[in-house]
Amino acid sequence: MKPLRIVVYKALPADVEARLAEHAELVPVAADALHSSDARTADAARAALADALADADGAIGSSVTIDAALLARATRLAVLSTVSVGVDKFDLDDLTRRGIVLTHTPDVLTETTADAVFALMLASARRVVEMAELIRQGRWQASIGPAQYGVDVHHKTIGIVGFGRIGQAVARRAALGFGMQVLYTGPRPVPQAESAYGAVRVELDALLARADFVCLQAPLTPATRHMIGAAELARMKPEAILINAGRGALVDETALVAALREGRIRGAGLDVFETEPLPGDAPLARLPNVVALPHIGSATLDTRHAMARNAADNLLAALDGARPQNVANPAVLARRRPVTRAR
Ligand SMILES: NC(=O)C1=CN([C@@H]2O[C@H](COP(=O)(O)OP(=O)(O)OC[C@H]3O[C@@H](n4cnc5c(N)ncnc54)[C@H](OP(=O)(O)O)[C@@H]3O)[C@@H](O)[C@H]2O)C=CC1
Ligand SMILES: O=CC(=O)O
Repeated sequence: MKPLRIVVYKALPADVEARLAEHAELVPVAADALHSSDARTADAARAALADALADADGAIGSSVTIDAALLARATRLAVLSTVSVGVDKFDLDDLTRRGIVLTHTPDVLTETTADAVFALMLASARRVVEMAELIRQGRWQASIGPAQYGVDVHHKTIGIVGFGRIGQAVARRAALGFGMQVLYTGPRPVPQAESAYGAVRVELDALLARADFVCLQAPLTPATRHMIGAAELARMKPEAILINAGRGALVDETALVAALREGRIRGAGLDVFETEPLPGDAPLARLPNVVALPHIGSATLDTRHAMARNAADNLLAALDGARPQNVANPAVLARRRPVTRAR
């Protein structure tokens, strides 16, 4: 029997790749080239990905927009498994129409990403990167003074926009670890967080006006794109810090740069950007009141391994006709494409 074919468009840990290879022929597509800043290299890699998908039963990877053009010839493709919790690189309705199952990796990265949010909060508030750079550049020649002082995190007010798995894990750290008042906004109340962490649900405008730290942890959807623009930034306190570990496009970056340059907010801690990788000459890479990280929210050895394992399990379950643990478009299950092994 001819094996199933799985397109692999991200480097995977060796044990995860070996597990997939027990069940299917793996078709690697150069992941780095897909993200090349050289348009011809990236276009060639996309063409190679489209060719590979045209003859595949499943695919696993992350950070690549899988659009209708890439799927046009993928008539056999039954499952896409993204090694991420975010599914903004996919058109879920289109996948459902095509009968393609999309799986993702929630939960396994929740605590690690919440840690990263706190790293950004602490680094931004206490100016950790800027002060470390002072030493690296040999510029620590006297005790630092008020011009270098930071602001406290403990006992301040945090406003969390997107109060799901990660947002609530941030709230737990904030309330129980740092004695912070927790405000949140989102489509529905979360009573268990209200009783466990004293969290208070408010409208976005009230959150922006009251929070010392505004933390974005909502998914990127048409409704959340640029949900923080000039008007929202203007509502924030001048001493407030914006933290974004959700998706870059939640924020209008042009408006953010203006607010940061003009000192209308104190600073920003950013793990995500509208364009990734963020070009080195982009204003957000250069402003002194920004701590910018290269999308490392879930990037620990343990968690990235757990995500890859989870993505592989999801993929194999779907190819086996079972219900995977984490399906992002459950409506597809009633009309999924059959997986038939070619003989
Ligand atoms: N920087 C990084 O490396 C990482 C980034 N992420 C990002 O974090 C996001 C959240 O992950 P996770 O917590 O697991 O996801 P969840 O689905 O558990 O949480 C997202 C929450 O946002 C809410 N939400 C949806 N729309 C809005 C809105 N307009 N305003 C406020 N809240 C809204 C959702 O509500 P409802 O469920 O009711 O729709 C849900 O409660 C991911 O989608 C991803 O983009 C995740 C991991 C790592
Ligand atoms: O950004 C990371 C994710 O898992 O989503």
